[in-house]
Amino acid sequence: MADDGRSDDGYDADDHHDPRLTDPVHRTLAGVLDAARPNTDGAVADYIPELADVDPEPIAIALASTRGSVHEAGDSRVEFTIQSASKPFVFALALDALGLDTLTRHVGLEPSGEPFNAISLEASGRPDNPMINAGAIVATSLMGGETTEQKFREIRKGLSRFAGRELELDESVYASEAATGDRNRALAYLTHAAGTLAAPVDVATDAYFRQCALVVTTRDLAVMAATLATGGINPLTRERVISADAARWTTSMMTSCGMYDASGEWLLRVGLPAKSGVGGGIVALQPEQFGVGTFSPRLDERGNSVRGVEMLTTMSERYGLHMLDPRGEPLSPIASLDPDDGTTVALLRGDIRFAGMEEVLTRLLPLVNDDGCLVLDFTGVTRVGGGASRVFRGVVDLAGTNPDGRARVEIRDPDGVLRD
Ligand SMILES: NC(=O)CC[C@H](N)C(=O)O
Repeated sequence: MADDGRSDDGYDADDHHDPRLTDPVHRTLAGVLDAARPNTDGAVADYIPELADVDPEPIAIALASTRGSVHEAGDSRVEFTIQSASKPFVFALALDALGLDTLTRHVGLEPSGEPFNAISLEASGRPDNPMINAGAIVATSLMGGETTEQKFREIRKGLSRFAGRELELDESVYASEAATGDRNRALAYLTHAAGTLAAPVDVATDAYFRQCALVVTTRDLAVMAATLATGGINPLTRERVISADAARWTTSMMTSCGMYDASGEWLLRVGLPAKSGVGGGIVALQPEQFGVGTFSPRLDERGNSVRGVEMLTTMSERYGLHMLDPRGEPLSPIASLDPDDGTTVALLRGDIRFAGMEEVLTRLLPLVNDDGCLVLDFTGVTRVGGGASRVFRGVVDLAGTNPDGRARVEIRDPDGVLRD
């Protein structure tokens, strides 16, 4: 359902607005969903007994923009357990609290190329990365508090801030995994023996099993992912959940390791940082643009949702969302150049990052001379990258002043797009 409660095909007879115009993104998502709906390949996870009983049929996709609007199609309010889609968010919280140096003493940053539950430790005893179970249990062990209850409280609080609402625990899925999770306990014992687990085995695994049994909707996953896409600010609540560094580092790990031993092909084909869970959810994002959640419980042999993978692949291909897609040569950031009585005003435009800054300065600095002033007018600029801002500001000092004391380069920035 879309945000405003319309039905799936998007039309409400009482609503006189044409739904194709009021929510064009809903149609986009519904089209992607409809293309995947007939696919019944795969099977629900059954190694956690409670998951064997879930309804395999629901299918949903939701997208939250970094500007704070949410679009949904299909069964996007159906609840399911987050499972491994929790891993990037717990890693992000641990990173935010402890920093990268501390984290990397406990867990590696390299893709393992192995299944999620592999007995996968480097020679040093660190799990390969925080997206596989071994590394995720270590990340959970690093969360604040001594007891399972304290750690889980921190996890639940943190994940709820990512989602923008209070998340609840599915007690029966938790109990079911706790009763059967010996392989995860084995991973915890190995990391404990190696000195990389930061809590007793039962505390770490019990908090991890509860973390995996938190209940979300597809919509929640979209908002959580969007909170990474903004660089750590929940776009609905506007709350800063983690630092921009923690968001970037987490997104990096999702890019290299999020889809387990399918991560390389996923990056090539879909090109969006992502993380799947055996509950059938997948979170994915395009930095600065949007977060997306998908849900469909039947999994492929690697534990990734079959229809979720299909929906994200279709969406990326159809709408050109691969994050490494070359976007073509942009218009020049120099909109016009107006020489006027010794003063040359360069009207700049658009989003100026490294290449735009390089073009502006390479073309315009040769115009700097002793008799006049070059004005860089940022009025039409929508954003300047942090590094580019620094270079622009440095140029004012570098160019110095004319014999009459006037600055040779001036910056006009009425909207304050240059960063400090
Ligand atoms: N890939 C997953 O979602 C695995 C999570 C699950 N709780 C486990 O540890 O086995």
